[in-house]
Amino acid sequence: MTVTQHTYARRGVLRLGTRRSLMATTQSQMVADRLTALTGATVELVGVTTFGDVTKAQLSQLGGTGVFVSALRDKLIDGEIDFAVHSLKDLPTTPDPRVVIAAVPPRDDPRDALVGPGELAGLAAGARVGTGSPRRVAQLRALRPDLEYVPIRGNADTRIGKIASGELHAVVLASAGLTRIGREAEIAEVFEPDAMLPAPGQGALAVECRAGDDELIELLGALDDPRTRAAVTAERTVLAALEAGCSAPVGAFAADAGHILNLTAAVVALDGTRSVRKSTAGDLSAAMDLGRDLAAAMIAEGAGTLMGERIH
Ligand SMILES: NCc1[nH]cc(CCC(=O)O)c1CC(=O)O
Repeated sequence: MTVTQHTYARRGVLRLGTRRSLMATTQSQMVADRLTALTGATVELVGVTTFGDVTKAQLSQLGGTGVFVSALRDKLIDGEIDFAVHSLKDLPTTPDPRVVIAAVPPRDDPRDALVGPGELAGLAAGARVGTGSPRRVAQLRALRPDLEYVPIRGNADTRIGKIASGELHAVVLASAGLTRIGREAEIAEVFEPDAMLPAPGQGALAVECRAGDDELIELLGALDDPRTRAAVTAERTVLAALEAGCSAPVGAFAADAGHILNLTAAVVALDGTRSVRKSTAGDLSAAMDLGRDLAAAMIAEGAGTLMGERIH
């Protein structure tokens, strides 16, 4: 560590590129502070305005497909920034050979949360619940088929604002995101994974830098939590093996107990009436095999057909 720090100091201040949203700057600052505490490195946040941030309406539609991610990657490759922090669940499962995930820090709360006047079970029939995610809508419909699910876009503040304006009764968002923007006090219910399976990688971050930037890869490695990395690897391998995108109604969550991963994944029909849900367990070191095998078992039980239905 000392050696790395010493060599790296020749480059001076490390530039951490971040989108300008509150959630992005908060999680980037968390990572910067942790890196400084662990290694003594000096980190400067560099705000990056992405295409998505400029064209708001279209952006939110593209948000899940990696536009933010590619904008930051382009800045990395151009050498304008040295590293970047992404929400892991927003990363496409196809690797980009130009970059490496140098660290996956310890995960925050992976669960989904409801912001509203009370728990889901207590909402009046017909209540309007906002969420833009097919995974959440499908699982919410299974719990409360009698509510109205309204597709919403925009950042978390905008979404929560629709409750105060009377447009919606409640919204469902990631607990980790709500906490990062300081809105955790407004959470009325946190869903356990058996009721609502989180998105693969939810609550975790990815710290990325240029492939071949070996000194920095080693320095950033101080932030890595191998257990979180194994868990999200298993989850994302399910997603990749199902050939599902980030907008598919697919949930996956791996809980680690010692050196064992307990992996559960589900594909849910959009109307919430049917699902293929399977669990498996195995060693942390076999995370990728676990994910691949579970996806194969799900496909054998019709997961592909369920996902295909959303096209019609
Ligand atoms: N797609 C947007 C996004 N990307 C990451 C988070 C939340 C934080 C996280 O999962 O790490 C969110 C918002 C949400 O789903 O409520």
